[in-house]
Amino acid sequence: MSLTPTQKAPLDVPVERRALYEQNFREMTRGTGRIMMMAADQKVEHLNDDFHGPGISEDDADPEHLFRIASRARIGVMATQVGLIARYGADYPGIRYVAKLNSKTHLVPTKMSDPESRQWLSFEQLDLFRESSSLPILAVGYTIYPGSRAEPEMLREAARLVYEAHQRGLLAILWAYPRGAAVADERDPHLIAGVAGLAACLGADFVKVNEPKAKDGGNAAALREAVLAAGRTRLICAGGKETSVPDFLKRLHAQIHEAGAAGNATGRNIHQRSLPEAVAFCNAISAITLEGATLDEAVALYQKELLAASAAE
Ligand SMILES: O=P(O)(O)OC[C@H]1O[C@](O)(COP(=O)(O)O)[C@@H](O)[C@@H]1O
Repeated sequence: MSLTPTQKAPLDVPVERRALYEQNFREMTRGTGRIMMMAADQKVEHLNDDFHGPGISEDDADPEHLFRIASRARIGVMATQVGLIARYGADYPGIRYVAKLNSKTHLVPTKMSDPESRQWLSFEQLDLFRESSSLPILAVGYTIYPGSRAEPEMLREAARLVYEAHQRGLLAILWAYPRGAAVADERDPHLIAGVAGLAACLGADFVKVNEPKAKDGGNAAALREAVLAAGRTRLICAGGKETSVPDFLKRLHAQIHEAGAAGNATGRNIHQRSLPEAVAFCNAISAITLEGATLDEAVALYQKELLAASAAE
């Protein structure tokens, strides 16, 4: 498959690494230019709140649930911390990984103390791990909190992280969440467009934002400003709290086909379901994201796969 101008390696990828970068891009997006990313970094970000409690499947109590889903479902990549990849990766060599290099817990309320999340491992350490594990780590991930008092350090770290990733032929995904005492409304569409453009200036290949709140013209119109601001940096949205399958798929379909988003990055909505439900749900998300399915086709696929799974039990 030949790459479009927006899919080609940026100029901070050395010439001898451009083929590797483009191969990693194709693998992450399964040759479609869009990404289906399973966000599996919440065991740090939200501690056990997302994994145990009312409405959450008991399957989710065990971290291996994340790997079981990602290995059985059609996804592009799974994003999580290197420690978890090291612990389970030997049994799941077929998963394509994004190494999430910073994370923080939610214990300190952000209104009291502006959020700060710093890189855990250096690139030299990541290189050693990639070599010793032989796992397909195709990209790195990093969260920035524009508006926080820690913004200067985090932007500097993010710019260097993107540069270092590109030097190695890896891709870089930035989670960009405006947050802190100076931020009045994290979901303001204009502000989210602003941080999408900021991620483009940091050189990110993909930027992950929270879906902005709707403005006149609806949710897709609100998101469109951010897609345009991101330019050649491809924009994806976080999945948010668990919702019904048809509601989630409807929202995703509009993000991609009306607003122009380049895929999705979904966490809780996937892993809080039982294994068969989570796998069927991932496949329905991928049908929309990667295979151009309509909303009705994706919902029907989910139902069919669930029926097949319960018949097989
Ligand atoms: O906005 P918060 O509470 O910091 O959540 C951050 C978490 O949300 C995500 O960005 C998306 O996850 P969800 O799909 O569950 O919303 C995770 O990758 C991350 O751990």
